[in-house]
Amino acid sequence: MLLEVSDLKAAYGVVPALHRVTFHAAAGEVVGILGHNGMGKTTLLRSIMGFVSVTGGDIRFEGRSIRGLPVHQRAALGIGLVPQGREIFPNLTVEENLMVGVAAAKGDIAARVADALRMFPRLERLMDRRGGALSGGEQQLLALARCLCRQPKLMLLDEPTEGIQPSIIDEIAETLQLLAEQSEITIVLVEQNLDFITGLAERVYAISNGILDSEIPRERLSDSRAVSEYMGFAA
Ligand SMILES: Nc1ncnc2c1ncn2[C@@H]1O[C@H](COP(=O)(O)OP(=O)(O)OP(=O)(O)O)[C@@H](O)[C@H]1O
Repeated sequence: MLLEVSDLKAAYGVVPALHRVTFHAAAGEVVGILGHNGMGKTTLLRSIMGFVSVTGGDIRFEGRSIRGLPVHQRAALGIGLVPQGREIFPNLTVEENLMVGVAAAKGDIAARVADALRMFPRLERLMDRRGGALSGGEQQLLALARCLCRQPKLMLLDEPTEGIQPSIIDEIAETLQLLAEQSEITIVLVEQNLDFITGLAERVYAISNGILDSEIPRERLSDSRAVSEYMGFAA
């Protein structure tokens, strides 16, 4: 199993944010985690990346516990986070933003960037534009491309559709679909957007009040009432 998260707990000071999180992702899989605002989605991804220290449970990557590793070692193992809000450098160009993403990588950096860009024709036309002058959707594509330049095995995507126009949400979905089909990369995606998640993910979990332990059966995903119940809001 590529990623196994078991009985994970995390807190901000004394305030718990994750109570019990158990899920897995196999190599090459796209796994979706559905949850409303404040339910712990961002905390979960940041815990896997190592930005939030956990207080219980375990995170195993390729069979080995990474719970005690710092962020850079997790990144070196092949874990990449595309953060909520995208964190593009507004004063750097698209090309410079991509270069920053791979600055610490070994090997041919220009080749890595060129390779990642094949999936992002829209960005290829915007290489000289400043990050701050891109639309939200274009910034999201840039954040995805920047993560991809590091050639991760696992990409953690934090609400890629948040605040983005519907037309470009479709383009992001198509790009991720291509990525899932044409590469071995595993994607763990947290979202509130049910349509986006069901369009992409092979398996979907729900997180509610820091608890994630149930997978939503595929056949129930088209039943909005059932999904609401899984998300902790019984209709
Ligand atoms: N830096 C922080 N310090 C203290 N509490 C925090 C911090 N970040 C998040 N929290 C709290 O932890 C809980 C989970 O927040 P988290 O951001 O993980 O949720 P989320 O599902 O990603 O929501 P959103 O979609 O609004 O980002 C919330 O109660 C939130 O207020």
